[in-house]
Amino acid sequence: MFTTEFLDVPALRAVQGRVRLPGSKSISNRVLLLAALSEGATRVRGLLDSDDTRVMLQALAQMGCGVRRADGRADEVLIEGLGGRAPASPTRLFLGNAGTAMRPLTAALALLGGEHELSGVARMHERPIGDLVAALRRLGCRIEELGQPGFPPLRIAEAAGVPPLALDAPVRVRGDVSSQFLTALLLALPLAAREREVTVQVEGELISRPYIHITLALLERFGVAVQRQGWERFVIPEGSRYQSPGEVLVEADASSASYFIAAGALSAPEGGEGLVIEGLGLDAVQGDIRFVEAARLMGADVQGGSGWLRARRGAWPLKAVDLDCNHIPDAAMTLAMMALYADGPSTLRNIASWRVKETDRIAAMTAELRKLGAAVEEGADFIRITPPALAGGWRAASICTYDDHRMAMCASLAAFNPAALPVRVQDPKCVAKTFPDYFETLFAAARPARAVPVICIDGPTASGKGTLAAALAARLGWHYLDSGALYRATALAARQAGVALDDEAALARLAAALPLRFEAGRVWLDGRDVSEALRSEQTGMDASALAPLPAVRAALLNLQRGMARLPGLVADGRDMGTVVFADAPLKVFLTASAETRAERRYKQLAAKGISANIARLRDDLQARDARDASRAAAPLKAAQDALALDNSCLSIEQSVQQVLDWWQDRQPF
Ligand SMILES: O=C(O)C1=C[C@@H](OP(=O)(O)O)[C@@H](O)[C@H](O)C1
Ligand SMILES: C=C(OP(=O)(O)O)C(=O)O
Repeated sequence: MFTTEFLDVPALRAVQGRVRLPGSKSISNRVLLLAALSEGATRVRGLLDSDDTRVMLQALAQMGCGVRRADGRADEVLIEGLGGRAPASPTRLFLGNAGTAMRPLTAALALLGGEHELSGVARMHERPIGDLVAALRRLGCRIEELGQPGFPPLRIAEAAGVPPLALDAPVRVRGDVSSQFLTALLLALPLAAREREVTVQVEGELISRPYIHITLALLERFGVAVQRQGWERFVIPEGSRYQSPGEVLVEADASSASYFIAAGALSAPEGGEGLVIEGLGLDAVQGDIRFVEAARLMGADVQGGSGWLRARRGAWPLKAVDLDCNHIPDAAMTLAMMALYADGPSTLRNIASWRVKETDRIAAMTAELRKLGAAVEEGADFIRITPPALAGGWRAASICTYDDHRMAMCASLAAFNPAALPVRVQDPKCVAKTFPDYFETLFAAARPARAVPVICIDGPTASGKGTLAAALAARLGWHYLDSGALYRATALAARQAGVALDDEAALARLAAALPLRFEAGRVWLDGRDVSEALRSEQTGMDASALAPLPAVRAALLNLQRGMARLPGLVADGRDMGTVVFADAPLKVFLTASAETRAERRYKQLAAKGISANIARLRDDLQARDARDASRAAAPLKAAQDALALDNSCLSIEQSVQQVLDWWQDRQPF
C-alpha cells in the first residue's frame, strides 16, 4: 500500500494482462457476521483483507466469537459462531468508516443483548443511522445515541437482557437513505424468528436494491430463506435458525472491478487480449456487476464468463449517457470518470445517497472533475459532466480524495487523458478501506504513456547518495535502485561461481542474468538475502575491480533500465544521469567536502567498533575521487544538466526537501 502524502500517477496509455482482485467487501462483512451468528465453524476463503473487514473481525473477536486466521493467509479465516450464546459484554467496538459493520452490528447486538458502545471515525459519526435506530426502538430495543441524534456513536443498553420484542406488527424501516438499514434488520431478525414469523416492511422508495439481493442470497447460504414480496415486504419464516454452510468462497469485489473495466475501456488498442479480471464473472451475485451494462452503453468492449471478465476499448471516444444509477451507487463513480472521455455531456441520476457516504461524493466529484478541465453541474441527486475539450482542455491536477477510497481509485483513471498529463492523488492510503493494494495492482497492469520518471542521484563515495535516494523513494512511493549493489552483487556471484575478476566475458554473462531482487530494503540474490554480504570489505574491493570493465557495464545497463517501473524510480550511482538514464527529468550530483565525508565514514566505522584515522580516510577518499574521475569507462562526472547539491552543511531531511522542491518545480500541478 502507498502510505505517501501523495502519489503522482504518470500518464498511462494502456492496461494489459491479468489482474486478480480482492474479495467483495459487501459479501465479506455479511458472511463474517452470519458466521458469527451461526452454530458451528465457518471457513471463509477469498476474504477481503482491508480496513472494513478488519474492524468487523475485531468486533466479532471482542464479542466472543472464535476468529482464527489461516496460517500465512490474509484472505482466509475460520469463525466459530456464537450459536445462541450471549455475546461478551460490555464491549466498546470501533468500526472505522465501515457502513457494512456499523449498521448490521447495531441491529445484531440490539437483538443479542448486552452493553455495547459502537463508534467510528469522525465521518462515520456524520453518516445517518437514525432510521435503523428508530426501527429497533419501535421493536423495544434499548439504544442511545451518544452524540448527535440520528448518528453514531451509539450505546446498546441491554445489560439486563433483550427486552420483549414487539413482533406482532411488521417491523417498519425506511429504505430511502441507505439499504443497509434493511440489510441490518434482515441479518439480525432471524435471531428472533425461531418461534414466530417476522415481517419487515419498507417505508419510502428502497434505494440500492441489488445489495438486498446479496443479503438474501447469503441468508439462504446460512439456512434462512426470506420471502420477498416486491421491495416492500420481507417475511422471515418461523423456525429460522442460522446454520453454517461450513465453507464460503467470497467472489472478487465487483465495485473494485469497475476501475479495471474502465481502464480496459480507456486503453489504447494494442492488439492484445485487453485486460482480464479474475475472481468474478458476469454471473456475480453482487449488484455492481451491472456496471458492465453501463460501461457497454458507453462503448466499452466487455466480455465475460463464470469467474472472469475481459475489458478493452470498444467505441472511441466513449459515448455520452444519461443514466439512472440508483442500483449501482458505488460503481457509478467510475462512470463519472469515464464521462471525461465521452463524446458529449453525461448525466448520472438518482444518486442522492452519494451525499452521505465516505464523503459528500457529489460535491467531491464535482470539485475534482472541474480541476481536470471538465464542466460539471451538480444537483441534489444528480451530476452532469461535460468532458474537457480533447487534448487541449485537460489540465494536470492534484486530486483531493476526502478520505474516500473511491475518490482515490477514480482519480487514477484520469491518467489515461489524451494530453498525457500526470495526475496527483492526495492521501493514496485511503484505499485501505476496501483495496489496500489498488495502485500496485493498477501499476502492474499499466503501460505508461511516456518514459517512467526517474530521479538520478550521482556522486562520489560517502556523499550520502544511498541515504538520500532511499529517503526520496520512500517519500514519493517510488522504486529505488542502488546501482552500486548491482556491481557488488556481480562480484559476489562471481566469487561464488569461481569466475575470475578479469574474465570480462564470463563476468558480463553473469551480470546479464543476475537473479537479483530488491525488496523492503533487503537485497536477494538467487533467493538468498545478501544484504550484509554485499557490504563486506572484500565484496567492495571485488566490485571496484570489475566495475570498470565495459562488457560488465553494458550487461548491467539493461538490468538497470528495466528497474524504471511505475510509478517512478530513484536511482543512485555514478553514471545514472550520464549514461543509464540520460533522459531523466531530474538529475542531482551530490557532493560533500572530503573532510565531511571522511568524518561520516569515521563515525560509521566507530559505530561498528572499528577504529580508523580521519586524515587517512580523507586521503583515501580523495585518491578514489581522482581515480573515479579519470577512468576510461564511465568516469565519475556530473551530467551536464545535473543540479549540484553539496550536503556538507545539510541534514538528511534538508537534502531530501531540496530535491523534492526541485522535483516539484518540474511538475505541472
Ligand atoms: O450493503 C452494502 O454492502 C452496501 C450498500 C450500499 O450502501 P447504501 O445502501 O447506503 O447505498 C453501498 O453503497 C455500500 O458500499 C455497500
Ligand atoms: C459506501 C461505501 O461504503 P460503506 O460500506 O461504508 O457504506 C463504499 O464502499 O463506497
